[in-house]
Amino acid sequence: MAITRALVRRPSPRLAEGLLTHLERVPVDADLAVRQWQQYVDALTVAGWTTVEVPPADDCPDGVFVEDTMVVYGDLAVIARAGATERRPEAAAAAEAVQAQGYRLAHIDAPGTFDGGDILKVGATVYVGQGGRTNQSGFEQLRAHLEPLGAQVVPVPVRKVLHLKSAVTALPDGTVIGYEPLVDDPSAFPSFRAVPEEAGSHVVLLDDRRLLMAASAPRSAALFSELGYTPVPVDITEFEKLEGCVTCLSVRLRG
Ligand SMILES: CN(C)C(=N)NCCC[C@H](N)C(=O)O
Repeated sequence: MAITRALVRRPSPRLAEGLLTHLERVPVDADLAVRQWQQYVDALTVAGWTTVEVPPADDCPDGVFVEDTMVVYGDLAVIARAGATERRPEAAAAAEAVQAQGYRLAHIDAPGTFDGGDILKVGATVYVGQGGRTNQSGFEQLRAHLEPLGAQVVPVPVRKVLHLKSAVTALPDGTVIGYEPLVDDPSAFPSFRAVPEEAGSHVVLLDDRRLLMAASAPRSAALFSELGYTPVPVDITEFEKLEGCVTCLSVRLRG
């Protein structure tokens, strides 16, 4: 697998003020969050990735969830127009960072909105979650940008969780995984496997075998081990309190 670089962005001191949609606010330990973020970055580095830091956005509580600022496909980065207006200032520096990595840029115009967390790529299929932060215009503009590059862009409903990737991600063989009570329509995916925990729905593919995932999903980790994968657990409790997961903390650039 040719994944080599990942954009990351260190947490804002205002992380605890991050947006919440489905969870109640609970205290967030900002120092612990920085340590957990560093461990996440270290896990990528140990697995052979080069991490590229997007300049911090200290005034943006949710800036650490850098995945939401874009989707990359081929040599193109489509820069998000965030569904939550508070998050729109996050995109500019992320766009500059990805352009500096050699990507062409495209933008989403008003009234379109999309968040990178609503995009799940499985091979040439790009699933786009609709119902939350990504609207119909955002979906149509994404499709217009990505289909000429060979992508098949498919809408899927997202009503029970914040983003599509809050509900589902995919294993290296293309099987979509999710915690079934929170997946609106498992039949939207040609191959779906249920996992026993919500946090087990989220994996970052470090390579063809290793899966970066939250330490809070041990039973899902055991399932992945049985399937022949190697789970690499990281503690991300402080980000989970803000509806974040392992995917949100980076943008993976496929070399
Ligand atoms: C896949 N996920 C969940 C993400 N890509 N992003 C999480 C953003 C959380 C933030 N508090 C918010 O509400 O925007």
